[in-house]
Amino acid sequence: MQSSIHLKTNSKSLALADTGKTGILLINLGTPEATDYRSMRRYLKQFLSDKRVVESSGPVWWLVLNGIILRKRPKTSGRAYDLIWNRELDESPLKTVTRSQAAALAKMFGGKANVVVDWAMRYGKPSIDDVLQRLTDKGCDRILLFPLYPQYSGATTGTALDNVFDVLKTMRHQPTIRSVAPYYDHPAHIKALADSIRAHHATLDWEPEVTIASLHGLPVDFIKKGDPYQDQCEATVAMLREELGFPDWKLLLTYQSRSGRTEWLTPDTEETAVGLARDGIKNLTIIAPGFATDCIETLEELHIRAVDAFLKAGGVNCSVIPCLNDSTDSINMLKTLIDSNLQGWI
Ligand SMILES: C=CC1=C(C)c2cc3[nH]c(cc4nc(cc5[nH]c(cc1n2)c(C)c5CCC(=O)O)C(CCC(=O)O)=C4C)c(C)c3C=C
Ligand SMILES: [Fe+2]
Ligand SMILES: [Fe+2]
Repeated sequence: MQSSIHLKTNSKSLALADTGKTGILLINLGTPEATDYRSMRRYLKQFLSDKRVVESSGPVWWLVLNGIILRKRPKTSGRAYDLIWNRELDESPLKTVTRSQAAALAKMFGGKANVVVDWAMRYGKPSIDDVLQRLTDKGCDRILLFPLYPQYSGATTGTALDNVFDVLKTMRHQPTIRSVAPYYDHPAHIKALADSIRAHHATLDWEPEVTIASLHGLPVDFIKKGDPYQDQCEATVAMLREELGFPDWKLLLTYQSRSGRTEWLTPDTEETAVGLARDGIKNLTIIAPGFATDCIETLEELHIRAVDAFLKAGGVNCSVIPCLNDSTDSINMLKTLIDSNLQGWI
């Protein structure tokens, strides 16, 4: 019995008898609390002040961010979120699905009282800070971090891990940490994506001529400075083509969500869709193999805007394949990745 020995964590004390649990922390990108101007502004300010996302700094950037971007952008982004908002739960779909992924994984760990699955957002709530505290309060002295991004970028995985270590800096008794590696090339991931394409195509009463694999864009400068994101995106799409037996032209890699004046990765998703329609392609599908979870970038930018642009340019049929989300295939794949990272822990 060691219950009398107490170690200090942040402000609370943790009895040794309560330790020995493993926490699994799913980390996703973020979400505003609501779509009104103030909530959107708060969310975007946190997001766009992150030096891993926007590297500009100094008084000029401060003026641009506060004087221009944070005046207009909350309104336009709020309108976009309004189109996809989960009204039943009054939250963004990204939050709904991330919670559901965590719940499904917790269920898979079923009877194991020594495993706790939780989820957090890099921007907005539940914050990484709060959830790490919750896990340590529950007695998790080992935590497996799982940033839900198949391809690594400093702007996504990097900043999520930075945030975790910023929180650990404040703890006297830090939990032991592991993190799941980027899984852009994991056979279980490629298989789950390929199966989702096959299954979706089988539901259509038309034959897709081309499929676009749309990944989130990134400034070219980030890549030049060493971010491996583009290589990992290219690897995912090359492996998908191989798994599906598609030639290059049948599964095209494009990048979406370009913003600002700097040069971003190309070709652009919407421009490619329009170009295909103008070249006579009538039937198109789009998949987003960089997003583990449907979000504004897929539900608004692809399902609404890209489809619309393709149809207006002369296309006839266009359908977006859902992200892997909380599908059985997805949860099995995530569980495979988690299991291989938990070796020796449980
Ligand atoms: C302007 C800089 C941005 C970079 C660089 C960037 C990279 C990047 N983002 C994702 C994934 C997601 N981004 C999402 C929303 C979003 N992204 C930016 C800006 C950059 N992203 C903004 C301002 C926003 C907010 C919404 C908006 O105003 O458009 C989301 C969706 C969140 C949701 O709640 O649905 C995801 C997911 C990746 C993968 C990436 C680079 C690799
Ligand atoms: Fe983004
Ligand atoms: Fe974006």
